[in-house]
Amino acid sequence: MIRTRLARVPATGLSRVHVRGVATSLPRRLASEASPSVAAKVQPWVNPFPNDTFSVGPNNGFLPTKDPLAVLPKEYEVMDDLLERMRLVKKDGTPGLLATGDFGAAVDKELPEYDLTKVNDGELLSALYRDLTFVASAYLLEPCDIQYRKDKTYGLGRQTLPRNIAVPLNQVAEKIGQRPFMEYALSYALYNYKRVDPTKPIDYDNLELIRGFSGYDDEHGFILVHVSMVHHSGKLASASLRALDAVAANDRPAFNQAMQDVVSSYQTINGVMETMWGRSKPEGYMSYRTFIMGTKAQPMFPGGVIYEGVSDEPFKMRGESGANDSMVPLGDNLLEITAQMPVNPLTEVLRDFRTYRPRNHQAFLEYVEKRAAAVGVREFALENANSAAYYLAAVDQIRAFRHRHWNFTMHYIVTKTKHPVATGGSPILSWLPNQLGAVLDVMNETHAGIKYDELDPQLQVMVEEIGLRSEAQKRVLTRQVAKLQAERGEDSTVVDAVEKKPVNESAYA
Ligand code: HEM
Repeated sequence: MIRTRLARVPATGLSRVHVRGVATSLPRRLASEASPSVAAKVQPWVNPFPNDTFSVGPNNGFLPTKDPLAVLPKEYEVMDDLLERMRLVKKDGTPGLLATGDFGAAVDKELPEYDLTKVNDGELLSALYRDLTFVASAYLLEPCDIQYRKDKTYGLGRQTLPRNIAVPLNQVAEKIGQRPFMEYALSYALYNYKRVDPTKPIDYDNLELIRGFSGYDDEHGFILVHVSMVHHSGKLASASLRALDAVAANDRPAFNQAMQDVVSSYQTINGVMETMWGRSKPEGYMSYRTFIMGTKAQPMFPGGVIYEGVSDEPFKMRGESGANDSMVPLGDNLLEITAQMPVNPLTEVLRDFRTYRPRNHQAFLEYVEKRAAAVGVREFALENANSAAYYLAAVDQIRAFRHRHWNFTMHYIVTKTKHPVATGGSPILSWLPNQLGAVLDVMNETHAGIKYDELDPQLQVMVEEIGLRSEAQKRVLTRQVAKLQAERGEDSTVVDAVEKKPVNESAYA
């Protein structure tokens, strides 16, 4: 039986914890939930949900196994029509319901309460989940967007989700084992593309969006750059599994090769990431961002949201965020960076984010984390200068991702708004630097332990360059974050502590 993972507001309310500056490397280790065992050392990856739409594989990686279902059956045409008319600017160029502030009223009047209890087709369930989460987020956040367009504040969202959205959304969420709220993989980003030419690869120029809030090119670019990055994650997943097998078999040449393949996969992915600047401009980000905010740790929903016909208790859920992407957590877990994250409330938020993704991704990441700890990936790498160099190069790709990403955050968000929390509910000035700082610490420590005289000559220059860069970046980041935090005050660093055991939180049984 599958039970939904609902994050309800705990009776005690939220405690607020402050973390300032860039976290240092002390104290460590507590963050890892991995418990190494002999069995875990040799255990191959067995997919526990092979029939799920999101099933990790060597070809599709973290994308769905089949392209998303773009067109709903005719019986859902009212919802389809509402979603088409909803965009800030419609396909014909005229203002849509969200632009005029008429979306909520149209949903109240037109949307039937679909009975989804008998729907069992996986593809249809995924498409219904995507579309219902778009309706739900637009409904809840429409007032915030109107307010933001007036005075750059968000005010309050709608605090109740009416039953014609809440009941079917909850039904479909239960069936696919997810929360009843918009998610990065299952709705906004990775289940929201169609190929222009189905015979050609999932590359940016061959992609169209299925749903959007704004109808603007910037939202199109924002979503589809994510998709075209994740298109390259199959090679990354395969190389990661080979690295684990190589350590278990004590096969150093195979390990070194797998690490190089991990590096080249991330290089490709990071290369596509760089295209974000041109495909989705920083100036356009605020025009659609409001609609991907969550209901947890956001001032627009101080008491959570009541789902009519579902529960009398309010729900709080994190918003859509790339933090729910699986490529960086895969590297964090494989290279045992997760275990080196500082023990603090920010790292707890990282753990919480990792529960907002398809259950198959969760299982895969957990497997990699446990097995990497069991076989000792980091220790194996550090035993040999060349392996340590390849390991360092792999961690350097995680750094490159997070460093570019922090630059995105500065240019797309920090320079544009003073709102202190990101769409996923993390504090804007402390959360990302927490992880970037930890990666730089891991690199500096690794670099310091490498014996240059034992390195192959062609690796010496690479190791030296990586070491110099990570040292300099840690210094710059620490200064930059301290300055920003002093200017903005503590709100941008505050963490709403993660509810450890929300009332209705349950594992899949
Ligand atoms: C305009 C571009 C982007 C902006 C402004 C942006 C912004 C953010 C912000 C503010 C967070 C903090 C978490 C939260 O939402 O509360 C975050 C997290 C994250 N985002 Fe993005 N993002 C962008 C593009 C991307 C892309 C293309 C990816 C690729 C998959 C991505 C992956 C991630 C990841 C992995 C995290 C977690 C970071 C960590 O573990 O340290 N983001 N993003």
